[in-house]
Amino acid sequence: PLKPHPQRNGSERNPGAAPPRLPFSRVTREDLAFFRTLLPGRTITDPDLLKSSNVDWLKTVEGNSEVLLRPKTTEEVSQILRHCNERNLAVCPQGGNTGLVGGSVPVFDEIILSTSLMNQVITFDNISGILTCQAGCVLENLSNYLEERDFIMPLDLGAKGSCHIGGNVSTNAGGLRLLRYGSLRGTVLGLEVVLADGRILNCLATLRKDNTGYDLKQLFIGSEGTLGVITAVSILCPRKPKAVNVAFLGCSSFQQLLETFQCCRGMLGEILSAFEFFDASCMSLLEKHLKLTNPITESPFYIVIETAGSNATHDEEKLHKFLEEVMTSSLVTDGTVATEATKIKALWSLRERVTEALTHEGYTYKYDISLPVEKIYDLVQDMRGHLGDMAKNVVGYGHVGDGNLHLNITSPSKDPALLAAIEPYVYEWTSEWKGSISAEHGLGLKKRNYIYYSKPSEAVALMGSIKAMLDPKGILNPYKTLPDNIH
Ligand SMILES: O=C(O)CC[C@@H](O)C(=O)O
Ligand SMILES: [Zn+2]
Repeated sequence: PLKPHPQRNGSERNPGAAPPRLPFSRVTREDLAFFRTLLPGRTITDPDLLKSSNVDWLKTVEGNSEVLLRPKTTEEVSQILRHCNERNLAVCPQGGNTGLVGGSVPVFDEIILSTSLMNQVITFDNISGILTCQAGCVLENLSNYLEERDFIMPLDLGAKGSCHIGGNVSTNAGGLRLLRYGSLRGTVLGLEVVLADGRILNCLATLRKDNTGYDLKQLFIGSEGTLGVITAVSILCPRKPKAVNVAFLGCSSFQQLLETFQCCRGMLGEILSAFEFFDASCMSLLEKHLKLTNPITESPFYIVIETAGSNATHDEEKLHKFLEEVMTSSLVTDGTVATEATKIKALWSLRERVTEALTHEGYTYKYDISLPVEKIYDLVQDMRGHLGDMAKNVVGYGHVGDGNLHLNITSPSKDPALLAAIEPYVYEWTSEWKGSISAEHGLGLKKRNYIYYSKPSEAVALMGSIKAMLDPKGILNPYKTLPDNIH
């Protein structure tokens, strides 16, 4: 049995819901005139055009902003923020708006500052592999740009077709390649950021090594636009691998899946580039809603393993030895391998489209948890027992290699009783095992008040001081990341 958490008690209102509006100014005719002069044709006030920017991808958080600004340059972002800071106008920075925690949409009438027209590559050095680009470049466009030059982005995720690199960096998005190339905290070498008062902070270094003073860019990575607006990014890109293989495998227990992971690390070593999983419930939803077909025999667990290396023969030999080992030892019950691009894509889409399949089930309660890897599926099973038939589906999938579980719980529609049964139970469970309640998606609006389950109050208080120093009026992405009350 778990102890109740000291910061929570059952009588409080839903801590993921919106707090009351803070006393920011309202946009006036004079403000609009200023924006229209600065951004002619790029100051959007038509409610129809604003609709999709006011609501998140999951359609669970909706604001009512009346102004969407689409700057093209850092200088324009600087002028916007200087004006908003002077006028005490709240701003919601927005990239591709693919976030899952309500971090990228206004909560009330915050001005939406979109990076969608800041989509230019600035430089690419094909010796060092360092790319410098504006924040609004779409991840997939950057991937295509680099692939033509024999490089790749160090991150890849399901939302690649819409998400912006600036948003990826602001949320420190993880994704499918983190196991191999590490987090953005390591691959981002420099940032240009506009601070709340309009000052431009040019830390756009392109150096692998740079120990001169505090590493300020880290403050903006993962802080969800609450400390500054990222306008450009320098990022270290790996060479495009000459050989890529994907194996799609079935396992009959999570224990066997973990043993397969251990074996895989040992036998594939440096060519392993992803180790992902999803459970049988995810597979049913992929079949039911997206009409995807399971390429192997039905199993309780499915694994996607990717190898990426420089020598096809060497990689295939390693992969086949590994597959032989896990098949003969019965760790894996069935499997298929792809080397050809379209088949690789088809296998990957099974894993990448789980989130999309879930949206067809009604309302989804989403949890993005880091735990010791051997514990990740215990949480799913425990939750199934705990919720009984209150939930329509309790599914688990995610990044085994990173100890990151995506626990998703669906119900036909929003259900406060179900929510009360899930939270804070899920956070207490996570905290008990010293996990993180926000592994790679951020805290946004939905998780901000649960921060104490993963961070001591001294750390949260220091975050509050940093916020107060960089954004004294609190105009940048209010109601996000930090809790309503810092204690
Ligand atoms: O929807 C989710 O919970 C996870 C989304 C994404 O991080 C993934 O790994 O597919
Ligand atoms: Zn993920």
